Amino acid sequence: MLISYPGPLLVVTAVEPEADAVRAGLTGRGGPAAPGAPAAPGAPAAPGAPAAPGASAARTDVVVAVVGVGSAEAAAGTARLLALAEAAGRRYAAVLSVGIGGGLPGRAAVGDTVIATRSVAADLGADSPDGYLPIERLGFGNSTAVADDGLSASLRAALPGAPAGDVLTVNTVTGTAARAAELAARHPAALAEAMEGYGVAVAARAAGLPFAELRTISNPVGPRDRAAWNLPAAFTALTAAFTALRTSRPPSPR
Ligand SMILES: O=C(O)c1cccc(C(=O)CC[C@H]2O[C@@H](n3cnc4c(=O)[nH]cnc43)[C@H](O)[C@@H]2O)c1
Repeated sequence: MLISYPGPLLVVTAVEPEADAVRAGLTGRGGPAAPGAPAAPGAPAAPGAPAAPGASAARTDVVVAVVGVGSAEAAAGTARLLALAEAAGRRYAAVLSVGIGGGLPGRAAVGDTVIATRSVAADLGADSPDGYLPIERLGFGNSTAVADDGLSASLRAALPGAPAGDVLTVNTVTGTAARAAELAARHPAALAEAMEGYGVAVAARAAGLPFAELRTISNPVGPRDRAAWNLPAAFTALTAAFTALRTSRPPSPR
């Protein structure tokens, strides 16, 4: 595994199918192989990692847990898992928010994998006659969670084809071309939107842990169109991403 920390990595998803797709990549069972990846070894033994209620471990150094849809569920669920581990005398080494997301037009396409350099709460602020004011303009904190350098570098090394950029966290899924254009203009570095990353980041930050976010694209951000959704493509990409993470090796020391 390319990601190597002195302790288990907590991977949080919003829903069970996302967690299943991640576990398929981590175990080599039931998912597609990453292009060019070596054949999957046998399934790893049951882990001794710090699983908490609601969490299941896919291998000794990764725990995959489902925390619910939306930033509030994600923050509360992640904080609970971190606190339960801590109370049991165990500590996660880092937290990864993972799942499907919408791709901003021309920036990320269905089936792509996107690595967040920052997870940005894109609707945490105030509206005004002069336009949107992010929470920092109100003096109440920061709408941007910067991904941990080491964790992001590991993700980029394992997934060299995956673009890196901002991933927006929204409370309302974008459903019009006008809103998509507004978000794209306001966030020139944004590639995708989803609903959990910023919440997970807040929980990780409160626990003093490194954080990063990874999304695979299930739909374009724009006018609501359920027919444009491609969940299989996004879940297949999730499994491929975690197959690549499992099978990649850090560069050997010189
Ligand atoms: O009914 C709809 O129109 C609709 C449109 C987009 C997403 C949903 C969901 O209920 C899924 C939310 C779930 O999936 C992630 N996700 C996937 N695509 C997007 C998106 O374009 N914008 C925001 N979130 C997205 C999200 O992280 C949630 O976990 C329904």
